[in-house]
Amino acid sequence: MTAAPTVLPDSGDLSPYVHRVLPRSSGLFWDGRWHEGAGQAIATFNPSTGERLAEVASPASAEVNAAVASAKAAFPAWAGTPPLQRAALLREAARRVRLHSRELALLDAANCGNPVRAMQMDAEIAATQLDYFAGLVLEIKGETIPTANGALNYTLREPLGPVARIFPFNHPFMFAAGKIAAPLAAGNTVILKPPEQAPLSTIRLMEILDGLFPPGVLNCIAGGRDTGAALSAHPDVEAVALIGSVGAGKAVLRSAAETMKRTLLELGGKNAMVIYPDADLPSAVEGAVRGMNFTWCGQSCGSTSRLYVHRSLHDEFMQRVTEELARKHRPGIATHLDTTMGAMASRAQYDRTLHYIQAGIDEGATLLTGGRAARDAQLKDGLFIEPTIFTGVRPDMRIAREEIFGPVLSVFSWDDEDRMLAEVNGTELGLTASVWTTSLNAGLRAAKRIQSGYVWVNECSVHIPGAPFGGYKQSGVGREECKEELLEFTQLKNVNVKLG
Ligand SMILES: NC(=O)c1ccc[n+]([C@@H]2O[C@H](COP(=O)([O-])OP(=O)(O)OC[C@H]3O[C@@H](n4cnc5c(N)ncnc54)[C@H](O)[C@@H]3O)[C@@H](O)[C@H]2O)c1
Ligand SMILES: O=S(=O)(O)c1ccc(CO)cc1
Repeated sequence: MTAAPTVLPDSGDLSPYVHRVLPRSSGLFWDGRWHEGAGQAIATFNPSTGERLAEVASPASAEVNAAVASAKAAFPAWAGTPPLQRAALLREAARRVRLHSRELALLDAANCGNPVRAMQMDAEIAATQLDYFAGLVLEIKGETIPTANGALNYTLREPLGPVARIFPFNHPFMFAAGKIAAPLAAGNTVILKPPEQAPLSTIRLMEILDGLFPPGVLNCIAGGRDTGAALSAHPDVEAVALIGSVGAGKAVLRSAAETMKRTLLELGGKNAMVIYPDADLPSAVEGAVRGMNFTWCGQSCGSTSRLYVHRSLHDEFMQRVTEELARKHRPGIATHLDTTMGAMASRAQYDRTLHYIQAGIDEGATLLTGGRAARDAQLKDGLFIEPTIFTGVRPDMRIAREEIFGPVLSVFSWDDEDRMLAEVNGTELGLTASVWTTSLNAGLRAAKRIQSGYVWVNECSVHIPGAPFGGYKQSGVGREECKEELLEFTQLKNVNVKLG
């Protein structure tokens, strides 16, 4: 199945090539083989054009059971495979991902609406995660504990068993390939559940990796939230790692409680960026635009969608932000290599965002720019929304409190630091935050006081391999992209040996 990568041009519109990179298989892979699904097939679309791309199989409950059974059967041998041998297979997976990175980016662009050039980074990020966790396999180790009677007391870290990895549509391939790394490195088997809106790159990943891992070690069942829910409730799934909404996180926690399974939850954000009066203005302006991830229409959990600008700078700052935004991001067809801002991933996301824009207007915020569906004739069949900024936002407005997951930036003006930080922290979410100041004291003070799992100072958006990513409060449970992610997929055993 691992055909040579499709050769693609370096410029222009890649849409004529989309049909060449579509996966040829169903969405169901377990026991080292492809299967048909008895569930209702899922139609999947190109959000830039409305074109139907493919029908993907989805599983009925017997097939969910079969996939889990396959992962369970493969577990003992995989857990017993020498760690460096597991690492070698992960590195080979990374090599194949890099080899196919351009066609995978095109597939994601066509299926989830993110711009193809920017998506080329996603395969590289995923390959880096595969390499990173391959390099950590010998860290899956225990320790010795001193005892009073001279007994030998030590711990072992053992894998859990079948792990379900459920993820959303905003970076489908990056999550599919990157998130298998830690559980497989630790000796678990994996069942991937890709997003129903954009499953195609995960299916292509399974084609590219077909035959690499022993049967049952890496499995995939496409499907919707019912499939995710079935995996979360399944007694033979030992851990569920979800990247998704707070609502889905709570549902997973509830069903996981029944079988006491381990959960790792990366959930939503309503993240703040704070501009202090002494900030370096050109960098902060660039950061305010970059932090919103307009490239993917704001569809990023880490987006800094609440911007707190010091009153003394506010008007000039926002004028510069508006200019920077207009210069950098205009919606375009995602499969065109010049496009710098794509389409919303689904009709539901599109409607939801327009609904929030209307709520902002109705509740009295000032629409500084954007606020409509894109009007360009070339974009008429797609799900495009203009990049949108509201100023004069008050903390009680819905656009101040609720995660939109769309290209909508809410701007607040502040002059009292204590009150501003209280507002920044006045949400149930706490994923990321970004602070811009030339004062070391102000930067460190804000970083300490902001209740978020990840704080950038004079930076935004970037993820650092090895640096823990995850949420405070309802933004999640556990940390990823770091050694703790690996250890989340292990359990500690203590052994006490009485000597002599
Ligand atoms: N923290 C992070 O790293 C991160 C990254 C990207 C996106 N997100 C979050 O994801 C959300 C956007 O994606 P979405 O709206 O598609 O999220 P969603 O929660 O509806 O869906 C995400 C995934 O979970 C599955 N799912 C949905 N309900 C489920 C349930 N009850 N049980 C099991 N699985 C279920 C879906 O099928 C999908 O595969 C946003 O809230 C965003 O902040 C978080
Ligand atoms: O765009 S985000 O969804 O915030 C995101 C999450 C994780 C990573 C890397 O693991 C990158 C981007």
